[in-house]
Amino acid sequence: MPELAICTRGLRKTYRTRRGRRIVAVQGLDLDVPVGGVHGFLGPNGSGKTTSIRMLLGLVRADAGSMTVFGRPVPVRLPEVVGRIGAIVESPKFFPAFSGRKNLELLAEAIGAPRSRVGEVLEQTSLGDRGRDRFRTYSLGMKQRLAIAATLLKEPDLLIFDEPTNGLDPAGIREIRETMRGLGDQGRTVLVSSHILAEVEQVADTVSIIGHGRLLASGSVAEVIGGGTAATVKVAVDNHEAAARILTAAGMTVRPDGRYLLVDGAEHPADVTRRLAHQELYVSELIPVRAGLESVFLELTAEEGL
Ligand SMILES: Nc1ncnc2c1ncn2[C@@H]1O[C@H](COP(=O)(O)OP(=O)(O)OP(=O)(O)O)[C@@H](O)[C@H]1O
Repeated sequence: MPELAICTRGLRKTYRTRRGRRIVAVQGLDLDVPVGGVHGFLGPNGSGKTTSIRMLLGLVRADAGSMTVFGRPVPVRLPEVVGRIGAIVESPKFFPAFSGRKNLELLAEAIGAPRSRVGEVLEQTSLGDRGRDRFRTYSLGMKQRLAIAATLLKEPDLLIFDEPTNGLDPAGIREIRETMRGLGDQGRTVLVSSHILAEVEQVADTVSIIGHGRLLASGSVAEVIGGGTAATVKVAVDNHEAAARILTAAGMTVRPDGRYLLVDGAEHPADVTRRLAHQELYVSELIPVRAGLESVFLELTAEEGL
């Protein structure tokens, strides 16, 4: 069992609206985030990601369940680990008229971090050459990177980012992604929530997919995407009927897909070609279909009726 940065069991939270309506935001969440690397916390809007993160940080009280951060039960022993956590849950407030560097210097002083850290965190978030410009002149992506820089001042082992790329353009998204990847490569643990799966797929080592406040799937990106099933391939072959018969007899699942056959369950794409060739059916095209996290996600959430 790898060491866990975050572990939750049976976590629950129900909100009550002013009109007395009950909203079950998190209903029995079991989340395991291994130490080191980037962990994507994925789910559609309203699936309970923010509520879960807020519970972990002691900002919202859980109704039931247990949580640990680096093995310490939270919120009871949160003070022991809070110094190891950096989080951006809401946009932090910076002074618009001060430079990014000045803002960080003030913050470093307030939290007792050495001033020398400021230059380092500006470099780490690729803001080194813009550090002396006023915050108000920053693009949205730079503002978000300054927020990440602020969380890095105290050298946290665990970083928690709730939808850090919301509202950013593709260049801004790429910069945040590279910053997160860099932190993961340094051995820090990054928990990043998102409803945009393709984005996280490129940066995460492991993922958890949630829907309606419950865990639907988790594991390495490859495991979740693969879902434990063998390869899916698209094949072009003259005689669909004969090909389908041969492949089905070999235990594969075959569906028509335009001028192709979509074949599931082959241990290796070459199995498809080999089995057909044995029967003198020759494949003119064979395209491995890699299921993206997006399609896995849609499948999982559709099963749950989300
Ligand atoms: N303070 C609150 N009072 C009442 N209901 C709330 C409150 N905060 C969240 N909710 C509801 O709880 C559910 C889960 O919300 P939450 O923000 O945790 O989900 P999320 O996965 O982070 O979604 P998003 O990606 O939209 O932020 C939603 O139905 C939301 O409307």
